[in-house]
Formats: sequence, structure tokens, C-alpha cells
Amino acid sequence: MSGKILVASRNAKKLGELRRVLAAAGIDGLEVIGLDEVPEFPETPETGATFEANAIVKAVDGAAATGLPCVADDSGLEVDALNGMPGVLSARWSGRHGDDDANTALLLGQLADVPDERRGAAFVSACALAIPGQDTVVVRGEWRGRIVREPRGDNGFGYDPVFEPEGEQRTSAELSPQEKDAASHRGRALAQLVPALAELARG
Ligand SMILES: O=P(O)(O)OP(=O)(O)OP(=O)(O)OC[C@H]1O[C@@H](n2cnc3c(O)ncnc32)[C@H](O)[C@@H]1O
Ligand SMILES: [Mg+2]
Repeated sequence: MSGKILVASRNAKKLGELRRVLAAAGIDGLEVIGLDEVPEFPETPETGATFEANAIVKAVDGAAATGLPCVADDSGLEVDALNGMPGVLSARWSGRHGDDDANTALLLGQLADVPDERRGAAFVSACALAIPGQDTVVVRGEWRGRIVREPRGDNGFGYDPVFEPEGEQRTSAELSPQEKDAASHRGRALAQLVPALAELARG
């Protein structure tokens, strides 16, 4: 084994979280590299119906193009009062991919008349691990909370400023990076991949 693992994300903040969680898991001997460190390759559009389907496509594309083991996350926010939307459309809810402020503002507007007791939501992350020559594995982590009425906090990304995790009075953008990783959907999903990653690191 090469000792390298590709983490396939175009979202710098998400990539940072994935790197951080992998580092905290103490997987020594695996050098994490990003998409900007490998030659460009065609990427399949993320049009799957589920987080799992999209995560698998991203990881399989990355592994096939580079010959490296590849981890990818597909994630989003499921809002109870919106029947689970924005879901897989979270990154482009306002119509502009990755425009966090516009996505968040649109969501808050849609929920303006929704009372406090019906503002439940969950962040969901599907993380896939594709290793050339092996079956691809996909796992899921969820983080329940509620949608507040005004954005608060500067940490994190995406919908973090309007998501208050269960048992918290701070939004996830007010948590430290370590606090977010310990509780988050992404942290919980990646934790399930640690044994496979540790085996990979052992070579
Ligand atoms: O596909 P890649 O390149 O990894 O980057 P992306 O930003 O497009 O990522 P997704 O397709 O998985 O869409 C995830 C969106 O869901 C939201 N999201 C996911 N995880 C989040 C988190 O931890 N905090 C806040 N928002 C999150 C945020 O709007 C993300 O852009
Ligand atoms: Mg995406």
C-alpha cells in the first residue's frame, strides 16, 4: 500500500474537518492528500437521490482516477418541517452552489412561521471509503438539533450558524472545532471508518 489517502472534497472547510478528524483518530502512516494535489480528473455530478449514493460516487471516482484509497463525504441538513429538505440539495438550496449565506437566509425565510416546537432538524453525513480492488464501504452519522431564528457564531461552515445541536444552547458555529468534531454527523460517520483506515495504515 502506498501510505497515502485521497480525501475528495472541493469544500475547503469540509476538507479541513475531514483532515482534522483523521488526524485526531491517530492514523499514523497515512498521508492525507487533497484533490488539488492530484492531477485533475472528470468528476461525476452529485445528482444521486441519497447521501450514500453521492458519497460512493465521489470516493469511487477519486480511487479510480488516482489508484489511491479515497474517502469522500456527502452531507446535508434535513429539516423536519420541510419533510427532510434541503437534504441532498443542501449545498445549492438557494440556487448558488456553496453560497452559505444565501442558503441559510433562504432556509430561515422558509421557516419564519414555524413555531419553536417544530424546528427540529438533523445534519447527516455519509462517508464512503473506496480502496482499489476492494468493495466500497459507506457509513452514516447523524446529529440532531433545531434551527434557530438568527445566525450565531463564526466557526464551521454552511448551516452551522443556524443549527443548535440537541443539549446545547450554542449553535454549532459557536462550538470549538474539537467540540464539533466530537459530536458532529461527520465525526460520527468517520469514527466508523477508523478500523478500516487503521488497517490501511498498517499496510
Ligand atoms: O461535495 P464536496 O466537494 O465535498 O463539497 P460540498 O460543499 O458540495 O458538499 P456536499 O455536496 O456534501 O454538500 C454539503 C452541504 O451541506 C451543508 N453541510 C454539510 N455538513 C455541514 C456541516 O458540518 N455544517 C454546516 N453545513 C453542512 C453545507 O451547506 C454543504 O455545502
Ligand atoms: Mg458537493
